[in-house]
Amino acid sequence: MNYLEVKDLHVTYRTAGGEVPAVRGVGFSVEPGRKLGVAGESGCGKSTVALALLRLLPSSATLSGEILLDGEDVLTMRWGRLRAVRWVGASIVFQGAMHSLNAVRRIGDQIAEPILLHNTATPAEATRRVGELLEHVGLPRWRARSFPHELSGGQRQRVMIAMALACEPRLIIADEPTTALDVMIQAQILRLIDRLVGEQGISMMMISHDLSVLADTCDRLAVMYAGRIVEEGPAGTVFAGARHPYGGALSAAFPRIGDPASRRAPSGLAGDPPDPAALPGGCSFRPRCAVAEDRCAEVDPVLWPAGPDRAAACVRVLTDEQAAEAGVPGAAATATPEKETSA
Ligand SMILES: Nc1ncnc2c1ncn2[C@@H]1O[C@H](COP(=O)(O)OP(=O)(O)OP(=O)(O)O)[C@@H](O)[C@H]1O
Repeated sequence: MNYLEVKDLHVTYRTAGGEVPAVRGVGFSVEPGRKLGVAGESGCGKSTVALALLRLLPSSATLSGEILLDGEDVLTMRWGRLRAVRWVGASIVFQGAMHSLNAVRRIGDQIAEPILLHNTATPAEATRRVGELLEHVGLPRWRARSFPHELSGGQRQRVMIAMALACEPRLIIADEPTTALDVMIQAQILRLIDRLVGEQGISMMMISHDLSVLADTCDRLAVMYAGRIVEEGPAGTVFAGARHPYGGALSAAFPRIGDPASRRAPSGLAGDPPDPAALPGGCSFRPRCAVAEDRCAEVDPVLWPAGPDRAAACVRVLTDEQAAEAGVPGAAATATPEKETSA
C-alpha cells in the first residue's frame, strides 16, 4: 500500500485581488521507502502542495481532495490527531533554515522539543537523543549548546534535518533543502539526506526547481506547471526523455553534472509561468511551448498514459484514437483506420 496518496488536491488562496487557484487537481503517491521528486519553476505550486500535506497552509487557503497518510485522510483529521501525525507520520525540512530556526534558542533545545512533545522521553533521554541526532547529521554533540547564528548555512540545514528525523517519521518532505547553499555543501546535504532516508527506510518527497538534483536522488519524478502535474514517471526515464515539452525544457535547463550521456545544451525557457489567477485558455503551457498546435488552444490536457509507467498532460502523447476518445477537437477526423486498430 502507498504510504502517501494524494488525490485530486485543489488549493485556492483568497487574496485582496481575488482567488488564486495555486494547486489544481494534483494527485500522486509514494510507496514506503520510496522517493518522489517534485520539480517546477517558482510559483507552480510545489510548496503549497508540501504545506497542504500537513495542513500547514494559512487560513486564507481552501483545500479539497484527499491526502491519505497511511490510509488516513489528513484533510478530515481532528486537530489532536493531526498534532500526533506531524513529526511522527511525516515531517518537513524547509528551505532557508535561518528562518525556520528560533534565533534565540539553543539548537539542542529546538531539536529536543518535538521529542519531548511526542515521545514519552524524559529530559535526560531527550538530551541523549539530541546528541545522537547531531552525530547522525555530521555535527559534534557540543553543537547542542550553540545558537543558530553560530552555525554556517550548511550546518543549520543539518540541524533542520536532525529535527525532521527526531521522532523517526515515516515520511520526510524536503522543500528545496539545499537551495540557499553553495554547490559543494548542496551535494553534501543531498548525500546526507539520501543516506539517512535509505538507512532508515523512510519515504521522501523532495521538492526542487532543479530536475537533475531530483533525478539523482529520487525514484520517481513529478513535474508541476501552473498548479498541475504535467509529467510523471520513473526518475531516470523522465529526466532522459521527457514526454511533456515543459519537462523537456526543465531537464535541458539543468544538465547532470559529470554525466556526458545527459549533457545537453542548457536552454533557457522563454517567458514566465502564467499568473494562476489569469490562466490562458486551453493548455496553460501553450504560450511558451515551442511545439504548440492549434488544438492546444482548445484542450486543457490532463495526465494521459505516455509510455510504461509514465503519464504526461500533453495532447501530443495521444494516438489519434486516444485523442478522439479524450474529446480532443479534430482528433476523430485525423484518425486513420490503421492507427485505430494498432492503438
Ligand atoms: N499565502 C498565499 N496567499 C496568496 N497566494 C499565495 C500564497 N502562497 C502562495 N501563493 C501563490 O500560489 C502560487 C503557488 O505558490 P507556491 O509557493 O506554492 O509555488 P512554488 O512552486 O513553491 O514556488 P517557489 O519555488 O518560489 O517557492 C503562486 O502564484 C503564489 O504567488
